[in-house]
Amino acid sequence: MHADLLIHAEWILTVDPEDCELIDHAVAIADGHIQAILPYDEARRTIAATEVIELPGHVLIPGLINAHTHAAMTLLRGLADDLPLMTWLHDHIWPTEQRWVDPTFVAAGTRLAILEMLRGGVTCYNDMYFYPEVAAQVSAEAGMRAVIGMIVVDFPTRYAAAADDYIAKGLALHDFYRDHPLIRLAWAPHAPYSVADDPLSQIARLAQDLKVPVHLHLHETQDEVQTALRERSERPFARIERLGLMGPQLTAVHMTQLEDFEIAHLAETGASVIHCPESNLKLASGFCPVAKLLEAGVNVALGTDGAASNNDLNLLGEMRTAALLGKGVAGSAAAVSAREVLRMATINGARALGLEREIGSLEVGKSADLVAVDLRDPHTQPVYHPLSQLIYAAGRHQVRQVWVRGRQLIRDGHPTSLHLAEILAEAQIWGRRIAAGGR
Ligand SMILES: CSC[C@H]1O[C@@H](n2cnc3c(O)ncnc32)[C@H](O)[C@@H]1O
Ligand SMILES: [Zn+2]
Repeated sequence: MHADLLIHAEWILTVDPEDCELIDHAVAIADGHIQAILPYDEARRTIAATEVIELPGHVLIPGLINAHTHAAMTLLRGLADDLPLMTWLHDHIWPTEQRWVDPTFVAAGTRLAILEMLRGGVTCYNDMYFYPEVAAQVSAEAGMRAVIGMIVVDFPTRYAAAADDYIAKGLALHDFYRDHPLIRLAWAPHAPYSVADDPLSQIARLAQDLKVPVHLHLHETQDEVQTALRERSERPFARIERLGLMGPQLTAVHMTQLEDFEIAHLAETGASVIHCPESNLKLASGFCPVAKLLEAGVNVALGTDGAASNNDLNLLGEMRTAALLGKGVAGSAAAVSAREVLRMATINGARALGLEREIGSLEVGKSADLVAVDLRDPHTQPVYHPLSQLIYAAGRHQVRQVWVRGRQLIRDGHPTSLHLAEILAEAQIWGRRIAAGGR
């Protein structure tokens, strides 16, 4: 058998249904896809590979999936800290975005985000931001996999005038990227408090027609739910259901306020929850009941949120926070285990985005989206369980090799498709411009 690439790792965590931990195995890759996973000595006897990569002391895992972010907000990192959500959004972020966000901002910010994410082992991200056509183009050029949000809000921005205009622009973008190997589209109405009933029901219909996910902030804070009850006498969850959005295509981001009947209902409908623990902690938004959701059978994936509320796009760190916080919230050390958080950051993210047949685990036939983490640092030794070191001790600087669809995008810690110095210089120019120009 011939392969383009044979990767021999000390450990492989497949995240397949059996959650296999393989020792001294190899992954064979051909045409961007996983051709075989087999013991290394057998691989050397049976496979002729164009390239062989030896990874002693490394654990090989599926590429991480950042299931909720606003990539270009890397350029607003550290602009407004230590504030609750609505003050942060209304008094700082939205005025700054109105003033500065244009296609050049989104290109520079998204490139910075992709560089940060790839270096941290993220191979796919689910984005919600203005000028999605720019994020899509930058991602495709970098070889990064992305689900790009066709955003909708009720207020005018430089990107679009009103809900109809946002929807029309989204539809055009969806047409443009039909059949692209790396770029998919999702509807991304911002939140129940920023999008009216009519566009929300229209999006529900269009999501069914186009068979794409719906990416929505939902029940982020207690204030969101209480304001809705005061103004509409209806919980946002119930409104989203009434407007036809609740179902397997829904990826509901945050969900810190959930009654038990809502958890049961999420499980029945097959909707996914995207948990963003660090953003929720930093904005003091509340605590997502992850253990209860998992126990009820809800698909829970993991996101960083944007770099202006996290303040990094470090999914490895997010897994650790999710595990620690999940135990604290559940009052049980057994809750939200290392195994469960790795699934949240991989296969559950893939399922939420409708990509579970392509990515999210290392299985024959799936796309070769892989990450190698070097565990030979002092703080990840000795290795009793590579999964434990990965979740509870490893840092993202230990991500050494990253492939998306078989193409190596990080080699020995360095990007191959992005220009580090140029991206940093551009980010600094934007930082100086924004700092000098006020809002
Ligand atoms: C319509 S583009 C996305 C929009 O969302 C804003 N945003 C970033 N983080 C959050 C968050 O945690 N909750 C609500 N909205 C958020 C971002 O600034 C853009 O305006
Ligand atoms: Zn968000």
